[in-house]
Amino acid sequence: MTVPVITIDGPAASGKGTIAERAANALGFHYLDSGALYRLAALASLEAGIDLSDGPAAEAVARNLKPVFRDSRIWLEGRDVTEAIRTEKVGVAASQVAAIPGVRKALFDLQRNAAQAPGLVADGRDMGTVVFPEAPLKIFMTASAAVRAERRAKQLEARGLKADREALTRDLEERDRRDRERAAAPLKPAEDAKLLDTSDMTIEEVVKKVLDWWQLAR
Ligand SMILES: Nc1ncnc2c1ncn2[C@@H]1O[C@H](COP(=O)(O)OP(=O)(O)OP(=O)(O)O)[C@@H](O)[C@H]1O
Ligand SMILES: Nc1ccn([C@@H]2O[C@H](COP(=O)(O)O)[C@@H](O)[C@H]2O)c(=O)n1
Repeated sequence: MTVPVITIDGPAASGKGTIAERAANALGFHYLDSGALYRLAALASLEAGIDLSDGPAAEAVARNLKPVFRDSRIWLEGRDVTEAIRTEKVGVAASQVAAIPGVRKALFDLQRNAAQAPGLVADGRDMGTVVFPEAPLKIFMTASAAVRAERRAKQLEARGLKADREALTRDLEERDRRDRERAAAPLKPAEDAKLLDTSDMTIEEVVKKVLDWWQLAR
């Protein structure tokens, strides 16, 4: 049986994760946050003290990752790293290790294995182009750079963290540039992806749009 998959790709802080998780809940589907895997590889690499441009070392770290996802928390080697992987520092490091083809290969099966009945909503950068090219609904979600930086700032402030909007904008732009320009699975819409600019949409409006598209696609 083919498991139905919805893919949502797009640049940082465009809202992919929020929308993917809500759409998955509404449909009773599983949710894959593929960026969390790259963040885990980055955190483990940083903590192992390896040079993030050292391909074989970063690939070995990614191959040995044994993350546990339970009750909306993420555990690595018995440690709860849910918050530790969400910093912008780890986000930028994730975009560095994600440019290494061996790291992407090491994480491929973990992502494919997430496609379990009754269905999956997967968000990331290459869900529609590389990991689930057969998905019947592929969405490329964007928002203006200013809106994305403001959303990320509010998200950090809601967690009681300080948000330096200038630094955040710089980090998002650096990450997006690296993700778009890399040779391995660059950030780009799949040829058959639907484009959705969410700059002027509420979360509820975006979720409804995704669910409406799903009714037509499945
Ligand atoms: N349409 C929207 N309107 C307003 N806020 C939104 C909208 N979509 C998402 N947000 C908010 O923007 C913030 C960033 O969203 P989210 O973390 O889902 O983005 P992302 O694309 O998954 O980011 P990343 O690629 O860095 O993981 C969250 O606080 C979320 O609640
Ligand atoms: N499918 C993916 C998902 C993520 N990445 C890289 O990881 C970084 C962090 O991702 P977030 O979604 O958590 O922000 C991101 O900037 C990408 O470099 C990827 O390459 N492919």
